Amino acid sequence: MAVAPNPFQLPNITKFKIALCQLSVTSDKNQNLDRASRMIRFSVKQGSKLVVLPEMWNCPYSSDCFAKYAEDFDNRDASPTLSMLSEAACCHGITIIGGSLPEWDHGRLYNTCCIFGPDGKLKARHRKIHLFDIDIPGEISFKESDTFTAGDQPTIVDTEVGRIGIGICHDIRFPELAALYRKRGVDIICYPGAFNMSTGELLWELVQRARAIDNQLFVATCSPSRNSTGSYTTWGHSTLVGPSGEIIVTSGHEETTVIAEIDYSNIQLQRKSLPLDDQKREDIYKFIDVHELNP
Ligand SMILES: NC(=O)CCC(=O)C(=O)O
Repeated sequence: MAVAPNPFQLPNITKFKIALCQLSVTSDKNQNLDRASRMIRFSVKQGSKLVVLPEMWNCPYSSDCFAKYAEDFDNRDASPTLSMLSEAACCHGITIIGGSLPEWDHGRLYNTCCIFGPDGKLKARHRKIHLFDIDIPGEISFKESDTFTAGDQPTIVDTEVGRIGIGICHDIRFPELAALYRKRGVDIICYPGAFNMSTGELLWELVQRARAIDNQLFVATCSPSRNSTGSYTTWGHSTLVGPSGEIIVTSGHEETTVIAEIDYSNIQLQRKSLPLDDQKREDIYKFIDVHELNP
């Protein structure tokens, strides 16, 4: 992982449009790919330079589907999904945060986000660090750890549209990951996600705003649209939050592409008017950076 200097530095582009493609996921992989490809094209027509896709968008979010739909990302001939993303990024000259997909690697399955640059090259991959295991009797029971192996690396990627930190859905509940990204000079954290109907209403917006406020940076989330016929119903509500915790744009739960402008100078403004970093009392509590432990 690239180690960044701490002070905030404005990237080359400071104002640009982001698109959150809240697509409707079906059990037909080819149809999902076509739909995503059309939504990316639409986003580009609207002027977007950064496009974000949802968690598990080529596959239903269901434990019995992950292995069936998984692709080996190191063998591009066997990965129609990565080929489509790479071509789309290159042909439109944009950065794509490729949501998340089931990935096979040496007999293990991961919930993985791939990031492509405008040259179509795979810049980074983030494997979901915090797997989603939940059991609320009578409401929801889901155990990602039955099928997936957890990733063990934070992911920071330098792009033409700033320094981006990646998390996948449940990763958003862990403030330490976002704080680490903040320490490493990230401008925006993108979380492809698929929150559920039990926790979504109370928490989805709250955790996004909390991560943004704590760290005075942008937070973008992208969910699949709600499909009540499957075994897992997603909450939807893809959102962009600004560095003072303001909701810049959000969606309902239906299929849609949400587009908004990001202005990174708002990060500096917010940090200047409320210098949380200077006010921190690390003499009382110390944030331990994993790279201090494992350089
Ligand atoms: N796919 C997920 O990680 C869902 C996370 C979630 O719904 C939560 O409450 O956390």
